[in-house]
Amino acid sequence: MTTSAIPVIDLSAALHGRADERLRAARAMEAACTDIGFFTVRGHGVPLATIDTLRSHARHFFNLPLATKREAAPADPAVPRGYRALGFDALSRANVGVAGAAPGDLKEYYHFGREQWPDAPYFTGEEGRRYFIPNRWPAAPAGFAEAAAAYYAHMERLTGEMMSLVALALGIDEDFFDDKIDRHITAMRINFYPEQTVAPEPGQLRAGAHTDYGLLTILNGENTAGGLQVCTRQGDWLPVETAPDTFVVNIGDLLMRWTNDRWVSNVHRVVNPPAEAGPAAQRISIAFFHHPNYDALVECVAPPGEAKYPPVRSGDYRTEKYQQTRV
Ligand SMILES: O=C(O)CCC(=O)C(=O)O
Ligand SMILES: [Fe+2]
Repeated sequence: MTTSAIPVIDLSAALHGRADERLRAARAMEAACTDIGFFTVRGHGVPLATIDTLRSHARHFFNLPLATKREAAPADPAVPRGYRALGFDALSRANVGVAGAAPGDLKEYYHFGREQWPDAPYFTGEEGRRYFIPNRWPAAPAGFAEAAAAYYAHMERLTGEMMSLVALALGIDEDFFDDKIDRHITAMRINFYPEQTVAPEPGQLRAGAHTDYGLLTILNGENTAGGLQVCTRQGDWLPVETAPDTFVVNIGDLLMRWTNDRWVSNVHRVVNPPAEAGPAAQRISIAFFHHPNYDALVECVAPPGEAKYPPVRSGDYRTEKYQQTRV
């Protein structure tokens, strides 16, 4: 199978604001999200140089010695910032709901959020401090923080525009999400899947089967052996191929709940490369997990029929998921 199975949506005309093009893009998103929950975007306005610069800094960082990378790990492992070594969490645990069931994922990652926020109680009060946490940049490579901030700013613009297309697709006011994402708690993770020099344990993957937690995940991946797969409605695993200048977008659980299951937050995983793949199987993916304001109440807006979920606060939902995935 090739990328053709995952719909490709060109956003360029929609992002220039023409009503008919916005509607076309919104309808394409609706078709993708009611079916597989994944689509690929091009014409997104993010310069390839912004993506490449962050990728090259990430490649440099992850190829440093483990002891050096560990210097960028938080002193308290519960703090979701900085470097995470191999096997820190197992994404499938949040889905199967059976703690201890899955071995740790065969990935390292670097976890970060926005660099700055206003000096206001929402951000600096007791609850705000759980989400607005200073980043922990490593000493090297120089420029990593700046490259990440530039990328984050583009993602923030893109997701803001895409969420109004989401509202258009759902037939609700186009500004419906505005006051739910204007102080969003989005985190980014740069995932690094190293070459596998030891055979994985039974059931151990680069990233175990899981769904994402928030609104939209915007992913810049790589087509190496041992890549991303999404589960079809028939239960088959479909490879998700990508190109360097595109993003794979999938919806997360909170958007699924907001749509009362009309849109699917679909199960995906990252599989292991074949043993003979060697160093060429090293893989980096950059994920922007767009997540609403922590105090946004997520209540079904597009029900066919009765609401399937009780309302949930955005921040509480993510905090619980983070706890479930820890090995
Ligand atoms: O690396 C990838 O392609 C996907 C990673 C992923 O699903 C995640 O970090 O949630
Ligand atoms: Fe994911």
